Amino acid sequence: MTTNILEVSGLKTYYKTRLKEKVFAVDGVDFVLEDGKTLGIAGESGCGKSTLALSLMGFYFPPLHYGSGSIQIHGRDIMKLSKEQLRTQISGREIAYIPQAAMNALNPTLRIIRFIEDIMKEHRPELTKKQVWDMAVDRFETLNLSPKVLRSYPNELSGGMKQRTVIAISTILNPKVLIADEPTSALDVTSQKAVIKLMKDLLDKQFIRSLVFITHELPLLYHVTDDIMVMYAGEIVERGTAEQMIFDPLHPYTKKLMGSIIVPEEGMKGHKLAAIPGTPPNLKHVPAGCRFAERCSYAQDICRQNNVAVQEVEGRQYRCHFDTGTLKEWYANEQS
Ligand SMILES: Nc1ncnc2c1ncn2[C@@H]1O[C@H](COP(=O)(O)OP(=O)(O)OP(=O)(O)O)[C@@H](O)[C@H]1O
Repeated sequence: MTTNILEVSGLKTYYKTRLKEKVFAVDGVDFVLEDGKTLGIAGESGCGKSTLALSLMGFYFPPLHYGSGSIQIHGRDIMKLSKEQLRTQISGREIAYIPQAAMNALNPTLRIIRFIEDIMKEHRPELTKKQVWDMAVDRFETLNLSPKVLRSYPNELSGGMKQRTVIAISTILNPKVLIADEPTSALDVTSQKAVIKLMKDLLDKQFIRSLVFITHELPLLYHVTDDIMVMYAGEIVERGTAEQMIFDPLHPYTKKLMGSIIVPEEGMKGHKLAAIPGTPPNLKHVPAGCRFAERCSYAQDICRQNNVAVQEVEGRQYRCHFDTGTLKEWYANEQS
């Protein structure tokens, strides 16, 4: 029997602006992550990916606020826990989060081992300094990271090594889920590959059980995650297997995201390269109907008027008024 490690239902979270307006950056998100599965979340900048990650961690600090819906981590509703319970029982132990640019946030005056000692002081106070050191060396060696790094200061490490170190530190307590927000952006291709290999090693060696990988580059997820969800203007617009999402997208936005790739991944040569015309709607004033209609080449009156329900077809979900036959016919005609 498969268990769900993460269950999110009807989640709405918002930023409160200085003018007291509510900007719903996560606007009715539902999804499930099964134990042992990896999930990619893709979408253009500003669609709500990072806000979703913060929300899943229960990191509600103004201006970000919880609106409604539930988040269950291994069956526990995190919204029913106190901030203290979240910090000591969930964060790092059940679910670990690597925010964007985390590698640049390491205190430059501390050696890497100190970050691990601090985590252990909080979660495994019974361990001696020597035991923590041995454990850290063992973990680094298992992950093909030089234990010498443990004695280094952050600024002595290259960008790629710093990022791998941050990931190794964040997963030291063997959390069930790792949420990594743009872990490979700002790295050269070789370092990107090393970071992805590290995350695969963490899964293979069962230091983590599931992974959520956030990126604005949809094709990057092809070799990394089992499933992919695409977000647009605070909503999930499509979810399917990585294969389906990359090679057989249903939602016109997913289709356009695939067409807008800058550096084609291996096996994806031949894709048309084009920017997606227009910009996403301002989340302060989302339009009626489909949020993508303004930029969609197939949009019709119904799209601008009626709210769009999620359709489920053979285990895939997509948020569009049109059926799969109609969409595929349009796409085929466009190619011919
Ligand atoms: N402090 C804030 N106050 C008001 N609105 C905010 C704030 N932070 C973010 N937002 C809005 O929330 C939306 C989602 O932002 P978020 O950072 O989650 O997007 P993202 O998809 O992660 O983008 P990126 O890939 O650039 O990080 C954006 O449209 C942004 O304008």
